[in-house]
Amino acid sequence: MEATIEVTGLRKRFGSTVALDGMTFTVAPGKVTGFVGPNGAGKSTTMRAILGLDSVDAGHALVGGRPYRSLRHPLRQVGSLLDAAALQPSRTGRNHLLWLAHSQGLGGRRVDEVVEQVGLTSAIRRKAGGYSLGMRQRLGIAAALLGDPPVLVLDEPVNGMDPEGIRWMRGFLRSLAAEGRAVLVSSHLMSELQDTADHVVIVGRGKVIADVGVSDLIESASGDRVTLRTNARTQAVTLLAGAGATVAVTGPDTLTVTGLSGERVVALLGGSAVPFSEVSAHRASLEEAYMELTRDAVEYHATEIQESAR
Ligand SMILES: Nc1ncnc2c1ncn2[C@@H]1O[C@H](COP(=O)(O)OP(=O)(O)OP(=O)(O)O)[C@@H](O)[C@H]1O
Repeated sequence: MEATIEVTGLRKRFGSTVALDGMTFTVAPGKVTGFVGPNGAGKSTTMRAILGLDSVDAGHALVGGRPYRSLRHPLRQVGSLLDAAALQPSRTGRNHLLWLAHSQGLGGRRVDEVVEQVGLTSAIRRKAGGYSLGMRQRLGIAAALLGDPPVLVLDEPVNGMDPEGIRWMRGFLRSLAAEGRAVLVSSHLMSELQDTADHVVIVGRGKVIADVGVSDLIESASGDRVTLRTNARTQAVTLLAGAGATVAVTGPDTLTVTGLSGERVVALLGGSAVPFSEVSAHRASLEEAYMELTRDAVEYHATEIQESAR
């Protein structure tokens, strides 16, 4: 089966609430695709539609070219984690997985493999009711992997994880994508996807705001800005502003310079004997890039509102 997800023109209302308003994007194999947007943007509803759990008013979602409900062995084709908290608390983690494995015609050996993959071996014979949220997330990922599916749909998998767990999850998701799987991961925090996602689909109010590669997004948000570290801040500001740059003070000994290349900044400082300890091209964080993108969307909405109020 082809490892892809195609979402086309999904529309869904809950009473007067528009949850999905023409949601359209694709998820490619071999990549982690981040699915990001604020609370209520429609991420979970889209994932539920992909997994055939929610009907939609219009549009369609295909996994490997077919609707989920028509897949012959769905759990061998798509693994999902929607709500890690949904567990039978009196059952051990291992029994939870065995029960799921048996329903798919798989045995205990496969359970042991996925438990080891997610690093839960030492806790797997304990009752799941005593698991932390981070451990439940690991158990949920193990369950998603049982059928060794080429497509993974994970709703907020790092929710409740400690920094060590988040670091583990980042590496793990990347390794699953490196095996050629299509991995769709939602988050309401762009920063959670830093160092994980290759591609991001940014959503708001039930539709896609941006569908872009992470490196392109960061490059365009980084602009032609240069970070300068100097203990002669006043001299540097006067010199660089005089050469036509826009200079912002961003720390006690840090300036952000826009409008001059790094080479030109070095040449100007050197020529006037202004001391500095670092000149580097500014690299925006994923969070900054997100703010920049969504700011435009917010301004656009504000203009729309003002105009409609006239
Ligand atoms: N079962 C439901 N009944 C009524 N409204 C719903 C239902 N499910 C979702 N909604 C509404 O649809 C909109 C989209 O919700 P959804 O849960 O898909 O967003 P989300 O992006 O996943 O948000 P979050 O990050 O909070 O999980 C929200 O306004 C939500 O309140």
